[in-house]
Amino acid sequence: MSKIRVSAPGKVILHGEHSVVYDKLAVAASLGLRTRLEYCEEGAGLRVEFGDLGLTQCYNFKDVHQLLSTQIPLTQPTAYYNLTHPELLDHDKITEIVEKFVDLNRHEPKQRQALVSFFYLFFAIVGSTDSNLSDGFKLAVRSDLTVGAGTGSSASFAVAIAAFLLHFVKVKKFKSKNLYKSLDLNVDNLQNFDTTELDLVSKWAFQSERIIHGTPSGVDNTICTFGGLVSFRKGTRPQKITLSSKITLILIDTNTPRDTKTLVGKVATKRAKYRPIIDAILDAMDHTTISALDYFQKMETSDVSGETYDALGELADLNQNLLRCLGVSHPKLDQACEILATFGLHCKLTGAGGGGCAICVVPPSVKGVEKAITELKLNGFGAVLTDLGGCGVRVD
Ligand SMILES: Nc1ncnc2c1ncn2[C@@H]1O[C@H](COP(=O)(O)OP(=O)(O)OP(=O)(O)O)[C@@H](O)[C@H]1O
Ligand SMILES: C[C@@](O)(CCO)CC(=O)[O-]
Repeated sequence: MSKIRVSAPGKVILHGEHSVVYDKLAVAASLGLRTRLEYCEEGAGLRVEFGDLGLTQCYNFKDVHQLLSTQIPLTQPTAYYNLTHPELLDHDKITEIVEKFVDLNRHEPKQRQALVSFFYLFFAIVGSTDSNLSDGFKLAVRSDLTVGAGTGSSASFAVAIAAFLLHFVKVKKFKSKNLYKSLDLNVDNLQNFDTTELDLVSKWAFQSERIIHGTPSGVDNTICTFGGLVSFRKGTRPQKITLSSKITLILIDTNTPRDTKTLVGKVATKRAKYRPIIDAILDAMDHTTISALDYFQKMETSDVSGETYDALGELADLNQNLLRCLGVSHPKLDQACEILATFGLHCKLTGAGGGGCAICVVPPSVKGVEKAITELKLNGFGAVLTDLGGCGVRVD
């Protein structure tokens, strides 16, 4: 085994960004755009290449072995832990250890977040096993997604890493170290991930999202792991929606960078100051998503009528206005909505907002979509047509 390839999709949130952090419903779907990770054995030591961040970094095995031999900080006795129990990690202490290892001063913020996320997962997963890394290897990550634009680049990255590490432990047949609980992985299935393994990948990716987002809801890691179209509410199992016909949308990129953690923090600050007002907005968002879900569920069984698309358009407008009230829109997002309105189309931001991407569901009956796309591009936007619901994480 000299190569492993794993990929995970990006995502769009159709309804429920921000409100999902406060236990409201979200509906999200995977995209055809993916993050790809390639592992190959070469050289000496560990070489990390995060091409989208312009980062290549080499670590010698002496330092890597020292990290992996450090006891993993846990909230329970060591005998309860193995890599199937990420919920037992002492998150802050592990982050501290990894931040020291990564030498934060040498990197810019995006690179830091990515390296800390990667080594967090590497330390807590591989460090719990009897791994005896002796052959040098390279890990290269590349994504079709714009980094930091609301299409789940961080979750897609985290899911690809978590899935790779789980697969790596299986392929290498590593066991738990003696001090940890014994490990019973299904090493006969190396083609893909079963549902239990997907649950585990999603849980590990959630830990990584805690580093990048602070207080993630879990919707992004869920959809980037399982793929398809799902409804999601924190603390409950995600429900899959199987459409009888495809949904096409325009994915609009404002080319305005922003940072999810800052935007989630902005909403939290506003809520602390104006609790009843913000809670009323979040409740309204919940109702918007519940109504939209109703229409998506109709699409499971019957042919989609013009009325369904009209309602989905109105709900998109409603939610965009509610998101604007939360303070997470941006003049470029508002401009995209205005341009598309002149073509009779409805648009809303997707993900954390503040720039990044917007989406516009395209009813099959609408003519002139190409003209709308041209107009967006003339105004400096990126715009592509894409279908919802690419497959989840997989071994390629
Ligand atoms: N392809 C990638 N390679 C390395 N790191 C990545 C990659 N994609 C994302 N990241 C990490 O994720 C961070 C971006 O996360 P952020 O949550 O702000 O954006 P997003 O996931 O695209 O947006 P949203 O959460 O709203 O969907 C980057 O700063 C980087 O650390
Ligand atoms: C803004 C947010 O709701 C979606 C980011 O894609 C944050 C989250 O759910 O963790």
